[in-house]
Amino acid sequence: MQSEFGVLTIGDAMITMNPMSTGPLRYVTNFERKVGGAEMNFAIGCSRLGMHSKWISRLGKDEFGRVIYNFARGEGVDVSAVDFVEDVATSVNFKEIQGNGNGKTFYYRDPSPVTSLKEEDITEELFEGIQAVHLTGVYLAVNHQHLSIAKKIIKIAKEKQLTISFDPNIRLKLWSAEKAKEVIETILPDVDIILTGLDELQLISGKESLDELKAYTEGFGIQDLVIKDGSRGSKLCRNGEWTSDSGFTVTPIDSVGAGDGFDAAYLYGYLNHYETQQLLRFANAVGALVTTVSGDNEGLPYLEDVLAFIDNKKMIER
Ligand SMILES: O=C(O)C(=O)C[C@H](O)[C@H](O)CO
Repeated sequence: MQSEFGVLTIGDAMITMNPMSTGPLRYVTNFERKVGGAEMNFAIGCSRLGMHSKWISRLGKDEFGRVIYNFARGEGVDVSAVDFVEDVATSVNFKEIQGNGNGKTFYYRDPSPVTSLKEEDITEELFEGIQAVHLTGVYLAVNHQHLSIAKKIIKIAKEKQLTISFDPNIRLKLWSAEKAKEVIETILPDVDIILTGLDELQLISGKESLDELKAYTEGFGIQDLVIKDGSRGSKLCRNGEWTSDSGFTVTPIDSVGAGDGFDAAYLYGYLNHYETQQLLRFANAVGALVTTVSGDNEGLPYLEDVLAFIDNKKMIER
């Protein structure tokens, strides 16, 4: 069942070559072809939770582009704002997975098809039925030459009084820390919710302690500062008050995509007016579940799976 909420995001997606064995990429000979990309993962996460999720993107007009398009569409993502471009190949990402489930990425995405997006492609109609817009630093890194596109999305979202969430998702393989800071700080004054790793926010702000980071985000007028700390849970600062949740203990297989799942769940809980503790609990549960399945988005749970996991209920499986 679709909820009454709609979310909009924009970004590149990639064919993800998932290694069939752990350890350094140079020794991996077998891969499983999957798909990934921070914003598309987020859109799938929202869709699985029952929201209407729209993803703006461009894919190469090639076999890999078709794979990604069909995958996202099959997951219930609204791909009406995804188009194919002739002269740029669909992005590819080779993943390396370490024994503890942590991942490294090796990108082939320069140029990415999303760099073909134009300001005119962002129209008011795209925002119909949308309550929240989610941007991430991956899109900004890949397409910061065309920052005006993100700015146009923000402008329309502001006019429509939509919630704007932002995940810095810093990828230093895509841009320098200095450029990331410069670009992201032009976005922050319009952000309502920042969903970030501690190290990412420290890198952007140049601040260290939680108090300094709180002051930094409050300075931009950000309402929710959400710090994601992987298996150690997460913290939220709203109205000057901290709430924290210790997270869940699971056996991680592949942690890539957990942050995107967390973001989708946070938006779901936020739009449904969850109180702060419940909000973090719910988002941590989704993040934890993502890590238990190989692939960037396959572990994103349906709503009933998250609720059962939080209540420690067994699902009837046979
Ligand atoms: O989008 C990216 O840059 C990726 O590395 C692909 C992954 O699916 C994504 O990062 C997970 O957050």
